[in-house]
Amino acid sequence: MAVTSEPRAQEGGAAPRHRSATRSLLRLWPYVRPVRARLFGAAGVAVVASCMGLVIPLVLKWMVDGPVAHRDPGGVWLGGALLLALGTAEAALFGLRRWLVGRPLASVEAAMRADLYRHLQRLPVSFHDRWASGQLLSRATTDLMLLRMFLAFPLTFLVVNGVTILAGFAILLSQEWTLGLVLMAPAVPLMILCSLFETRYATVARTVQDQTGDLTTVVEEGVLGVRIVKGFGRHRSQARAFRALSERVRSTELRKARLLAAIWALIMTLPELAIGAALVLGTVRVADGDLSAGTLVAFLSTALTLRWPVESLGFLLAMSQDAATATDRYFDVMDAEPAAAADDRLRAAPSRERDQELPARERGQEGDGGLQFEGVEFAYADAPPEEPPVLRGVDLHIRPGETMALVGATGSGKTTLTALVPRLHEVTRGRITLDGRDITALSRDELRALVAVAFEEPTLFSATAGENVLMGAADAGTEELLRALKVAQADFVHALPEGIDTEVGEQGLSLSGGQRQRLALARAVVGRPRFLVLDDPLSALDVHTEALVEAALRRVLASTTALVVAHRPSTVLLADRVALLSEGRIAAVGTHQRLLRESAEYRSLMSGQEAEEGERSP
Ligand SMILES: Nc1ncnc2c1ncn2[C@@H]1O[C@H](COP(=O)(O)OP(=O)(O)OP(=O)(O)O)[C@@H](O)[C@H]1O
Repeated sequence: MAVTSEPRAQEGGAAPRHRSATRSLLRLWPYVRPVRARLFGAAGVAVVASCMGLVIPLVLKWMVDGPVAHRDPGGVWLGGALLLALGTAEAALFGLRRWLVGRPLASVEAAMRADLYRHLQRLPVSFHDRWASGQLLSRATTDLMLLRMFLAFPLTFLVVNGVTILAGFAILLSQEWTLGLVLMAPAVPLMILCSLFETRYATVARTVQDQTGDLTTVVEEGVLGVRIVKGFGRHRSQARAFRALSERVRSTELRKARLLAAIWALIMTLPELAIGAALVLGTVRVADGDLSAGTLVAFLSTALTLRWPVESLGFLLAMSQDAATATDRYFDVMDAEPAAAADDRLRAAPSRERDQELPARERGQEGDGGLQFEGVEFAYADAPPEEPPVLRGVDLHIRPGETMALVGATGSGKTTLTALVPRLHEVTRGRITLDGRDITALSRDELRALVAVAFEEPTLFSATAGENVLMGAADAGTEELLRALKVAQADFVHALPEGIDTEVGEQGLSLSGGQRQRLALARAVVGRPRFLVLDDPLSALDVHTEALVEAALRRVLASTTALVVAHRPSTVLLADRVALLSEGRIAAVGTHQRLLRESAEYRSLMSGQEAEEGERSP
């Protein structure tokens, strides 16, 4: 089975049932506010231009009933010149409108995209665990493009066409009210049909936009995972799965197109029938001598001028619906609570409440230095409720300057425990302190300055090797950079074509796994952090390089308090003490030798690893 068959559209769900498009679109106001003068100015210009079109039939009426009827060539020339001037002014005003809206709308889109990006960076890891990346990408691209198009076109033209239709009907009624009423007859059924259409179209529009997000996820995964796809020869099944998903998007798009076609057909047909009826009635009345030919010509020209404003309503409404859906999708993300807000709540919570959950012996130890876990419990939000928490009362104290290795069976929760220290996840119960200070009482900036992390899976960015390392400390210079590269045994960087200025490519894929890990380690140590959390960061290194890294780490980071997830005895030997994590608790703490003597589980974990390492060494 192909891995793309079930896209991860966990979030970004279906259309809310009773949402009002207007209310959704009004949420754009804070972004539109700064450019409102230009936008309203442009709408005003367009209204004037459009109403100018309505004057043309009046000039025609004057020409037919006046100079043409009286065979006055001078009057006809004058009328012609007037028509030309009106047409030119109308075109110039529409041109001015375009010029007015172009730049401000690009800046609205850019501001919204920047806000979305900033917000995504501030959202907690648990949010990113739940949301598929394609859903977020499609919001930052397709949805924002739809919003810019809405602000540029439908927003203005719904107003312009509305005003033009009202002014046009006023002119029609004032010229000949009976014929005017005939033309207005389809208005009520059209309004009812449009509101029915709006409800159905909103649901389909949301589905299409969500499915497009799924498709983006699949494309992204296919591109990022191309090595696995090729390695396992899965390209055919991947392509099949992709086609199936595209087919779903296509059929929803077709449903949307059918709805649009139906409403458009009605919006086009009903006014045409009304114009036909008015033409027949008007001709009969001209023949009877009740109506002047000029009035009928003016009446019909006005009616024909109103055709476009009326007929365009269908797709303007559809585009507005698409924009309302895009706004909902944008604010689905923007409304998610950023980590900073969660911090404020945690800080506001009386610490007594949290303290009461701790064992009595722990409460008096506020002043203890180092890194301390006190009755820490943690469960993933999306874990099944019947499952026990991953961590169930972890008590562990790593003394200042001490290096503690964390050992446990696979899936025992080592990575989860390390992720709690930099607050990538929040503890469900208990607390973690750094030099006696609860991490939830520290600001994110303080915490980031105190704690540095490196994970088993090193993540690098499309930047130079040096820039990737310097991400670990905002104010570090070249000297610190070179020192960090030395500690992490990442001197290979100097041999790259452009040394530390070499671009490492997307996700650092131009480097080997071990090279990436060493750069990530250099990034962790470059800022000389007080606390270092390493999640098996040396797993891709050969034993010899690992020993060199460890020796350098020991020397340079003697004053650092470190928690290091270890799988291999060679990594464990880096540590002063070892903690064994088992069934969500710390089952034993002691030196490597002591645990080997006293803990059967530890012995079994280490002997497996030793056997593996023995097999690997020549
Ligand atoms: N984002 C997540 N959502 C839900 N459950 C998760 C998530 N990440 C991990 N888990 C679960 O938490 C448990 C502990 O995982 P964790 O990665 O912490 O183990 P580990 O000890 O580091 O394993 P390993 O040694 O294999 O790296 C596992 O059962 C895993 O399935």
